[in-house]
Amino acid sequence: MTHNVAILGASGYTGAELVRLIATHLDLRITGLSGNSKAGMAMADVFPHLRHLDLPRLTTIEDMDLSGVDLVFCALPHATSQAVIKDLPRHLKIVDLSADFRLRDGADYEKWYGKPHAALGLQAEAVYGLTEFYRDEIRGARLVAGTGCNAATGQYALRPLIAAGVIDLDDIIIDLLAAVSGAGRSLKENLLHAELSEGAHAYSAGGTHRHLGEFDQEFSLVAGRPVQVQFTPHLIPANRGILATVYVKGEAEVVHRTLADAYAEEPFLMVLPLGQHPSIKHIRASNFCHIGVVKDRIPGRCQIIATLDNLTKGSSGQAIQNANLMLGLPETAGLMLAPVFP
Ligand SMILES: NC(=O)C1=CN([C@@H]2O[C@H](COP(=O)(O)OP(=O)(O)OC[C@H]3O[C@@H](n4cnc5c(N)ncnc54)[C@H](OP(=O)(O)O)[C@@H]3O)[C@@H](O)[C@H]2O)C=CC1
Ligand SMILES: CC(=O)N[C@@H](CCC(=O)OP(=O)(O)O)C(=O)O
Repeated sequence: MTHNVAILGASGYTGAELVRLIATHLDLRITGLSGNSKAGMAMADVFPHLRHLDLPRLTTIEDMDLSGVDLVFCALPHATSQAVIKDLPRHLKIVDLSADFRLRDGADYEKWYGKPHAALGLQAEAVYGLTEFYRDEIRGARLVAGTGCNAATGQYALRPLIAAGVIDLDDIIIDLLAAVSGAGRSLKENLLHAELSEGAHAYSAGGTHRHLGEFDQEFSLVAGRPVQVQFTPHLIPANRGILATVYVKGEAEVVHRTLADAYAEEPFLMVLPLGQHPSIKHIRASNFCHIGVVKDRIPGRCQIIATLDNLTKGSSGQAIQNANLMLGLPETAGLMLAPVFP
């Protein structure tokens, strides 16, 4: 059975990625696309790489007919998302890609996002969208909160290790490289080519990145006690992709076996042989996450290196994986595209 879907924020990067992926998804049909400044335009004029597709024209959200729609992907900025979602008709299933419904606690949201949440009831109803760890809840959910892309990468590297108690929970460092499309499509000075190319810099240093809210929430839940990690992202002059090197105190062989066992049946999470480590180039434009474990020269320490594409497994691919579960479709439908290489 084909399900009608609409994409709010289709003129942004994650919106365009949703369209690209849904184009080959046999069970989903796009019936509505929204833009804000681009409302009224044809998708092909905003994104010429999608010219071959027969797509609805971009409209405002207000002008969209949602009566025949089963599920909405909401790819809007933080804060805009909660304001829009709280007024959507109740018959709709919603996969939100923003940060608005990831944190369970209103006080945590205010701490990391600097203002009170405008839809606390919905925040309590939302299911955290890290598919592999919330499958059953996602199947029955009306509203799923897509994870941060950095937050997903760090959690894939660490969750099974925290659950199994095979690493020191008070000695975890996540050092992460993030490509520029993670910042969205709007113009920002520090993202200009002349200021970004041939360079690299840390941002939100000193434990201030808002994805720490997700790490704190999820790792503490898994451990059954508060866990705080050190995390610094670095902006790199690449278009898409995230690569995290995670420093832990634990035996490499045990860490590797724990991850390999945890993900043995996962279609999208690939654990490399012990000693090998992954590259952003090997997951590009795909829904796969590659994870490697390498032993450190200091006894009893090792690194976990994980990579995924922020626009696919880190947002739009994850969103479709969750939508598949919510609609009773095979979880991998439309998502088994091989990475683009080189
Ligand atoms: N980029 C990434 O790698 C990831 C992004 N996310 C999250 O997904 C969401 C979308 O991100 P991304 O696609 O990168 O963002 P973009 O900035 O590329 O796109 C934002 C979209 O929202 C629309 N929009 C902006 N303001 C309004 C408004 N006031 N009312 C209605 N529509 C509006 C824009 O329309 P228009 O362009 O027509 O003005 C555009 O379609 C964000 O919440 C982001 O944090 C999550 C994980 C990863
Ligand atoms: C390069 C860059 O700026 N990346 C973004 C990650 C985007 C993401 O995961 O999304 P949310 O904004 O939805 O949390 C960042 O680190 O803030």
